[in-house]
Amino acid sequence: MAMEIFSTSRLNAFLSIRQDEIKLLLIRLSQNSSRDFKKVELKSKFYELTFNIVMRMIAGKRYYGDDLSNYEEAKEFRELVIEAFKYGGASNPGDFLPVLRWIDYQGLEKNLGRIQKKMDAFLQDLINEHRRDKSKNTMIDHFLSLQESQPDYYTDEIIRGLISVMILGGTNTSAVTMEWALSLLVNHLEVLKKARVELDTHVGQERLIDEPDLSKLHYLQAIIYETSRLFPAAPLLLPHVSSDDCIIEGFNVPRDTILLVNAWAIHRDPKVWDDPTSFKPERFECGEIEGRKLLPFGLGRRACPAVGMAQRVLGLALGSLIQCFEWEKVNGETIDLTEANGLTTPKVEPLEAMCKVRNVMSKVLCEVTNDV
Ligand code: HEM
Repeated sequence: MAMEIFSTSRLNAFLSIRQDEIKLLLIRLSQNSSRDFKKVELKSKFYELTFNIVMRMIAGKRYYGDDLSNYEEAKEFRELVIEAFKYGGASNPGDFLPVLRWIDYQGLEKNLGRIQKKMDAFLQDLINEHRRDKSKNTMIDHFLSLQESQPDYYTDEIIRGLISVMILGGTNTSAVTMEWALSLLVNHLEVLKKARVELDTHVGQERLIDEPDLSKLHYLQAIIYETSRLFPAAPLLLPHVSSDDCIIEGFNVPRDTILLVNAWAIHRDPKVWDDPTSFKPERFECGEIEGRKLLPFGLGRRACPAVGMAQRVLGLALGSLIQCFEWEKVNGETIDLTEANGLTTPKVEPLEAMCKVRNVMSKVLCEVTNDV
């Protein structure tokens, strides 16, 4: 099913959504930065970008920005999702010490239950809306047509679950990766320069980068790999559970054990990587990457089904930011790369940087303003 939802043809059908939202971000960043460098905060902008992309694919609606179809609904949903991230991302001590579960230590289960109920009601309204008006071409419409042919499998409950997992798995992960990537680039301006030369060579300066260009931009791709190596958006992947008794690295693991894979540690293991803590995209410039070594999307049957989509969004967004703007540190200060606790490795300090529209891009940005 995942293969179908995120198939190449389905991803291609949603291309204009990704292009539109990235153009809107470029316009926001270009305001007041056409002549001089301007300080911009990027964490919230990247989150809004990925949230709008995912929600437009799912439901055909934007939830951040000026032209919202229903401001109150959007506000309510945004707050709900932020709460879901807060409680959904917290580790539950009750999973490891059952006695804590009986007393619902920290009230985690109560809060999760409350949020789940609100989320279910909200998503059910969305589904009902699309059931009434079948004219749209969104993922919800696709699920509803599957429901007609396979009603026992595609129940409303399953559809609500699919939507939730796409929102929770597909927004923060991509946004956080963009934030780390740009932070690393601003700290390593020589890498940024090399990426820009690659873009100028393969895309030129007369038009904006587009998704078909990505296959030629190997250095840009290497920057994304290297960012995901150092700061994997899901450092412990998702919890897995052993379906049977098994032995892992000599340890007996009984059936139904929660298993966590520490991708973060594998990505920084000096036995696997040369100079593991340094940012060196060059290590990915040529040659195949061994899946066992670099696994920001997990591995095997439960790996992220949306790798292709994530790579397109990351490549197009980062490529556009490099192509359209000069970037600098604020007051010349190195960007702090300390990681905070959280399900998706957030930065302790939200990224702020100085940006200035590139001269060569002013023309392109005018075109962008005209067709958005
Ligand atoms: C940089 C971006 C992303 C990263 C690093 C990422 C990473 C991951 C990881 C590590 C897993 C779990 C794999 C495992 O435990 O073995 C996962 C699962 C998943 N991801 Fe992604 N992901 C990203 C973007 C997305 C996007 C854009 C979507 C959809 C819009 C998405 C949807 C999902 C879904 C539906 C699952 C499956 C959850 C399940 O099996 O229950 N992800 N992702």
